Amino acid sequence: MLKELQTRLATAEFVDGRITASGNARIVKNNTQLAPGSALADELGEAVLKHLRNVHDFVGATLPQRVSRPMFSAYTQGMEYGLHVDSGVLQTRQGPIRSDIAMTIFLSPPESYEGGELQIEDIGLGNHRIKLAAGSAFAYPATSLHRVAPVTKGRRLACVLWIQSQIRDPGQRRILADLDAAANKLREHDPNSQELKLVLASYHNLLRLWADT
Ligand SMILES: O=C(O)CCC(=O)C(=O)O
Ligand SMILES: [Fe+2]
Repeated sequence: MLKELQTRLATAEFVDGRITASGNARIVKNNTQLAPGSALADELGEAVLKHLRNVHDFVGATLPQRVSRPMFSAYTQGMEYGLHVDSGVLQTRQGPIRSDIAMTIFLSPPESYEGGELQIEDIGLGNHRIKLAAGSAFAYPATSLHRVAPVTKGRRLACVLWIQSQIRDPGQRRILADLDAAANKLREHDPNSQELKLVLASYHNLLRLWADT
């Protein structure tokens, strides 16, 4: 899947990324993107979404209710995306999506470009500089101010998308993700244990209390 994305994106045509930014984000955005709605963006976006539906950590940590069409971006030397906050509600072809969680899937090997870190400034989470292996993803609360540092060499390809979670509150999401992880560990150990049943009961009862449907 990663190889296929890298190969298809290597020769694809990218357009000015400002077309999908509004307000302040538009002023600080300086990158290129696959034209949203183009056949290639749709095809690759669908492939990413199909893949993500089966990634247990993604589903467990984000509890997706709606996921935006992925965007594919390329930053070459001198490009960056200055400090911004993402729109709270995205208007998409599938209707409005509340952006609870933002996610970047890194598509270029980190040694193939310089700069281009995803920098997150969050009161709760603190400051982070993220640059991951190709194929690895980082999801963070879309409430955070963040930026993509200037690329000083090479080309940074990434796929970005937003998730409306069934659980709007990040603290509640965290509790459910921890219980889910605990249930998985218990299941490995003994799928019939009383402990597993109790953790699953708490997980589902909290989900029932908190979930938007
Ligand atoms: O490319 C990234 O890592 C994040 C891009 C971003 O912040 C955005 O598209 O809003
Ligand atoms: Fe952003």
